[in-house]
Amino acid sequence: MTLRFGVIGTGAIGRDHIRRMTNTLSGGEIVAVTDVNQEAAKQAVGQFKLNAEIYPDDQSLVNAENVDAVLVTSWGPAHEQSVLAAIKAGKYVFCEKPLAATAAGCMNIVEAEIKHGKRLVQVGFMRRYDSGYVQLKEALDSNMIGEPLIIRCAHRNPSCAETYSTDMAVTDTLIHEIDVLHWLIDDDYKSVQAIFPKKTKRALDHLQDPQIFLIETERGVHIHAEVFVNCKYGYDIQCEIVGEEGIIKLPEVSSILIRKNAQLSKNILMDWKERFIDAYDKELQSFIDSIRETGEPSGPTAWDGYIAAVTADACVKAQKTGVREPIALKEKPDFYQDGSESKR
Ligand SMILES: NC(=O)C1=CN([C@@H]2O[C@H](COP(=O)(O)OP(=O)(O)OC[C@H]3O[C@@H](n4cnc5c(N)ncnc54)[C@H](O)[C@@H]3O)[C@@H](O)[C@H]2O)C=CC1
Ligand SMILES: O=C1[C@H](O)[C@H](O)[C@@H](O)[C@H](O)[C@H]1O
Repeated sequence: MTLRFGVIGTGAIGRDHIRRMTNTLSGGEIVAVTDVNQEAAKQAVGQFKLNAEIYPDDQSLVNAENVDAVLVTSWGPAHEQSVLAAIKAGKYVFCEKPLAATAAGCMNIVEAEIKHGKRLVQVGFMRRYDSGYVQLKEALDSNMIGEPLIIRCAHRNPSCAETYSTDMAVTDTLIHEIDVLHWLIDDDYKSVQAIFPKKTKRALDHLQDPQIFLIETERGVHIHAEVFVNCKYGYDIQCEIVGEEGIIKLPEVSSILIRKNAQLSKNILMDWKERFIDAYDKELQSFIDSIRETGEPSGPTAWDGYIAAVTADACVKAQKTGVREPIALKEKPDFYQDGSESKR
C-alpha cells in the first residue's frame, strides 16, 4: 500500500521533500499540506501539481483520515506540538531536526511514543544515510583502525542569513555532527567546551564565527569540531577519525579534475541540498520502506533527537560560560534498546 503523507511546513526543505516524494521516491504520496502561510501551501500544491488538500493547521492535517504519515518541516520551535499531535493521532511522523527546541520537549515526545506502544517517529538526521558516513561507520564497526581516539571535523557554510545567531551554530548546524558522531563511534558524550577563535570579517557584529567545540566522550575520545558559516569558498563537510591502528576520513565529494591556466583543480559544492541530496532521498525512502515492511520506521529515533537536544543545550551553555560543561543524559529506555546505534 502507498503511504499517504501530510506535509506541515512548505518552505525550503518541505518543498525539497515534496519534490523527491513526487519525482524520485516510491511508495509514498502527498495527500495533504499545511503552512501558517497558506499561500505557501497553495504554491507548493501548484508547483508540484499535487492531488492534495490544503489544511488550515497541523492539528486538522494529522487528524485527516486519509493521512497515514506526517512530514514535519516547519520551523524548529513548532516541531514538538506537531509531533505530539501526530503521535496522539497514531500517525507515523518524519520530523526534520530539531525534534523539539528543548531536551524537555524531546522527552515529552519520547514519553508519548512509549505510551503509544510502538515506534512512529523518525528524525531527519540524514548524514547517517550519506554514503561517505556509511563507509566510515562500516570501517569502525569492522574495527579497521582499532579503537577511535581523536575526531577532527568541520562544518563549513559559504555564508549564512543575517538572522543566523551564535547559538544557531549549535542548534541549526553542529546538530548534524552531534548526531552522526556518537552514532559513528557508538559512544556517549561526556562534556563540551566552546572556543571562539579570531572572528572572520564576514560575520555580522552579533555573530561569533568561526567556533570550535571540544567534546569528550564517555570512553575518552576527544572531538575537535569546527563550525564556520561564512567560509565563502564553499559548502564543505570534513570528518577525520584517528584510531589506534590507522586513520579514516570522509571522502571528498566527487568532482571532475580541471587542468586549466597552469592549475589543477576540483569543484566544491556551495549548497547543503546538493551535498546531501542522496542522503535525503535514502532517509525518506528508508522511512517509507521500513513502515511498509515492518510497521515501524527504522531510522534515527526520538531518543536520538533527545540526545541531540541535551548535547546542544550543553554546547549552547558552553558558549556562554566558556568552561567545560557536562553532558548528562537520562537512562535510555528499553523501548529504544534495539541496538539502533549500529542501525541507521
Ligand atoms: N536536515 C537538514 O539538512 C535540514 C533541515 N532543516 C530543518 O527543517 C526545518 C525547516 O527549515 P527550512 O525549510 O529551511 O525553513 P523555511 O523557513 O524555508 O520553511 C519553514 C516553513 O514552515 C512554515 N511554518 C512555520 N511554523 C509553522 C507551523 N506551526 N505550522 C505550519 N507551518 C509552519 C513557515 O511558514 C515556512 O513556510 C527547520 O527545523 C530546519 O532546521 C532545514 C534545512 C536543512
Ligand atoms: O539548516 C541547515 C542545514 O541543516 C545544513 O545542513 C547546515 O549546513 C546549515 O548550517 C543549517 O542552517
